[in-house]
Amino acid sequence: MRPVLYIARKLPDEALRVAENDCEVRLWDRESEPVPRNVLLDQLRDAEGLVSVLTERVDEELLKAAPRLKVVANMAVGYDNIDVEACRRHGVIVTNTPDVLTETTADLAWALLLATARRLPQSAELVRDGGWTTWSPLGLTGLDIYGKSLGILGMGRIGEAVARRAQGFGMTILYHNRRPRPEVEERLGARYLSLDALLREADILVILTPLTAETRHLIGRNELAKMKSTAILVNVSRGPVVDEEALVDALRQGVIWGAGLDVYEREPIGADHPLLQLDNAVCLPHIGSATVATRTAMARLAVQNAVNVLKGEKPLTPV
Ligand SMILES: NC(=O)C1=CN([C@@H]2O[C@H](COP(=O)(O)OP(=O)(O)OC[C@H]3O[C@@H](n4cnc5c(N)ncnc54)[C@H](O)[C@@H]3O)[C@@H](O)[C@H]2O)C=CC1
Ligand SMILES: O=CC(=O)O
Repeated sequence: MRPVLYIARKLPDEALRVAENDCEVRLWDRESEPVPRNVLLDQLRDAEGLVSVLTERVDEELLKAAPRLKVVANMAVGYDNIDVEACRRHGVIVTNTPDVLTETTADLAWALLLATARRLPQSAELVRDGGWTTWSPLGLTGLDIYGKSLGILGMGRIGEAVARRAQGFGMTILYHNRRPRPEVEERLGARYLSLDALLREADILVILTPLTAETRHLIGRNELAKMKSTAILVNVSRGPVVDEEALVDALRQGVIWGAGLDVYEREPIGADHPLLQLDNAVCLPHIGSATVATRTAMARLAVQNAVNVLKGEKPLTPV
């Protein structure tokens, strides 16, 4: 009998085909709607594999409901939705999807950075609303990027890819990481700083740490107060790395100049969210890796990881 693999979201066919010979695939067949928790737990009663996306909380409750589970293959590089320690206790292997999304996410970080600095959403909206009546000397003026300093908080795969792009913009590259990375310093001429110094020196701060107990609210009121009043904060990592209430206050009070956000403390945010009332915040709906090619590659890798474990082989990208 083939092992049951439950896939918690409709994925591209070519990803599903990766499992069709080796597994009995069961699927939550909707693309834009998460599987309800009760359905998920029920489906996992006899499943040996789970392909999850970041809306699924994999915790003690889920693991207890899934006694045959051998592998949780997350279709994301971040795995803060998974209690990895609980999985270890239950003998469940956890995998993620690093590398395949690095360049795509770095592109998005730059798109967000530029959109915020040059006020692209407001500019496009003005034209669409018929409000463009004349060329005006100081209308919709933003901030320069070329020649400024870029601060990367979390110099990992994506952080480095974002920094590499900054070379084309003649930027000074500063970073803070758990540990200095001399090889990146050599490759990109980046300079390691304490978090405190990074906050004070960076014109643009791009956050690219994972969400962990250590990084939750790593950027709060005190940290924002250390930043330049002309600084831009870009968060492409996970919402809770930034204290959102403190960020809203900082943007309202001009403590920093602007923010570009792809992620939030609680997702999705609704139209009444305080960030959306601000003119100096550009908000995207968690689309860092959202290109057809990259999402397809992530889906394929996630399914392949699950299949490998269920066949008794090594997963390609274990956590
Ligand atoms: N917005 C989106 O759609 C996407 C978001 N992400 C997020 O980006 C994160 C980073 O992805 P990768 O670069 O592939 O991961 P990575 O593991 O290669 O890089 C993370 C870096 O953060 C550093 N770090 C960890 N804790 C830190 C701390 N307390 N202080 C300073 N640095 C710390 C690590 O040392 C590492 O260098 C993911 O964990 C995920 O949450 C990733 C892809 C898409
Ligand atoms: O947020 C997306 C991820 O891959 O992590």
